[in-house]
Amino acid sequence: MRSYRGRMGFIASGWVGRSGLGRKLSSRRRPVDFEGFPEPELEGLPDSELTRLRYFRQAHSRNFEAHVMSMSLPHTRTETEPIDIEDLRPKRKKLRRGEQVEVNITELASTGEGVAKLDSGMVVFVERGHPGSRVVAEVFNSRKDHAYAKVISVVNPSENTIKPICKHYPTCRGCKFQDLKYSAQMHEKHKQVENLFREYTDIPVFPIIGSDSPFQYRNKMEFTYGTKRYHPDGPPAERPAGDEFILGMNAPRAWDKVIELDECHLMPEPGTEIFNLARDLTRETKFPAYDNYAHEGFFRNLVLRFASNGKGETEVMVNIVTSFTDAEQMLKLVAEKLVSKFPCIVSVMHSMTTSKGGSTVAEKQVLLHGRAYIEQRLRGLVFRISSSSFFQPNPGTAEKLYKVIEDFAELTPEHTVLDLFCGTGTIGLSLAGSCKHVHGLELVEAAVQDAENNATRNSIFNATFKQANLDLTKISPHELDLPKSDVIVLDPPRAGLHPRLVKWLKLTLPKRIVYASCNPSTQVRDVNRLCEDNGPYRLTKIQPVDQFPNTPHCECVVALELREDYKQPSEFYA
Ligand SMILES: C[S@@+](CC[C@H](N)C(=O)[O-])C[C@H]1O[C@@H](n2cnc3c(N)ncnc32)[C@H](O)[C@@H]1O
Repeated sequence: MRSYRGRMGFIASGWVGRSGLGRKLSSRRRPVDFEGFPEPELEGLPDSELTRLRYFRQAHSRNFEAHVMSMSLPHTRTETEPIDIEDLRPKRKKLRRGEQVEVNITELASTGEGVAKLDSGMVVFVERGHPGSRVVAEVFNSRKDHAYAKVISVVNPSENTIKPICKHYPTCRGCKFQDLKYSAQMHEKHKQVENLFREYTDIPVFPIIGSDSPFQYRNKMEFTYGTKRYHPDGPPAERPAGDEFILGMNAPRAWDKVIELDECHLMPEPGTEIFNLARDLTRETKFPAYDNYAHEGFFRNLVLRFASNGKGETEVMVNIVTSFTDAEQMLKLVAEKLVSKFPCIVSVMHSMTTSKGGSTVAEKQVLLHGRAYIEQRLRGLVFRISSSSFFQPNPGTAEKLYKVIEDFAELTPEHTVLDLFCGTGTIGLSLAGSCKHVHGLELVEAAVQDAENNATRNSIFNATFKQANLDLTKISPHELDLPKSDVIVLDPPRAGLHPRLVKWLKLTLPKRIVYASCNPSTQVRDVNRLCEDNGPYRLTKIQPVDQFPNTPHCECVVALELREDYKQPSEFYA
């Protein structure tokens, strides 16, 4: 890994639009006195100009290097051509809100917008802008060095543009890329991972592994009830709270409104039919939908989970999330009607919450029908999933992802594995056959219970699981009493690893770390923390996996090897 210090030129000379990561990290690490500024660039300038430039450097040190880098100073300048300080100011012209620009989209940002770079240096993020297209876009949000815009008209379409299959596109932002060929989506995601890692390593990124299908792959969908319908164009017809009963997706930048849906192609069948029936049955109860503005109402979310069990049959869990009200009998009737129409529904849960933040995490749960879990077959094992447990959202690519993790782990029967952020134990249990012992740690108690049941269910006796909070803000890793291990598998949530956990890894020094992440931006940050400044680890493999077709998200697995010549600094023992 290269250190940031040696790469100041790049960092200061351009805004890293793809991830924002480089900018964030570099500004934190950048020395404030600009020791690294390349004085030789100024050779040949008259003394008077040098004095002015140095003064300017002091006064504007945050931007100075960027200015000089971008203006490519003329070494041939003569005494008669004095530099105008104004020339050194950034050339970027801030775009105005409502301004229209015609731009070429060159790539996709990790947030899903098309990226266009203007001659002025300004970066424009264009909603629904496809790489390879030329569009007229209207700015709706403008910052000093970048702006956000939406497509007004397409001048030249990208050759990868296709007809979207869902009637709710583009209002529903659930699958932003469904009008972009799947091969082009994969290409862009691969490029994003390459760009992120290219800043820090020279090792090649393996070709991205794709999903078998870009649709009907998602095994969990969370829908929202609301009282105000979202209208994408024109002013919304506002109605009094509680007047409508809508089920669909949260609206972009309008948190109190809901995009009404009656089909969703991300869910496997019969997801859409279950969704429609559940909406009709809950509406018939005459209990109101929840108003996210007034914080009143009853029905809050409908969560559908799908699995393919050991016999290859579809199992569905319906979780109705509501406010606290005694409505058990009424909801049992809803559950009965759902199950009589769809026998694949093996579980109907009622979750109650007082949260004002739109969370579906329950404070109280009641089982309305069947069992409190569904079962999914993966890598020859059968896993139990309860309503609050995490499970990889695309079981088809999860098979491939776990195979990559197994390959990268290079286990022997002598190895002990620590599976951190283990969820229902899926990764650890699929590795248990190749090692001596697996220890799994996970925050959610129900997931830990699922993991223990999964070990028993699959007759695996060399795996143990423990509840632990790996957000080490308040406690030290020593208090967690983490077991010593040869290989550590990490699969954290999008925020990545807590810095104290990284420090603990640098102290405990497992032979190998396999790090899977659904957010390569935070992953690359953590990997760099483990490798930078002659750190203990060396990045050896990078494998992107597209778990989330039609969305901007991408999974990535990396392998890190303990450097043989690594000597732990003495301050670690202090
Ligand atoms: C991306 S999932 C991975 C789960 C599992 N490895 C799998 O493949 O199914 C991240 C897991 O981290 C857990 N988690 C989130 N925050 C945590 C924390 N502070 N401490 C421990 N586990 C946490 C979540 O509950 C979730 O199960």
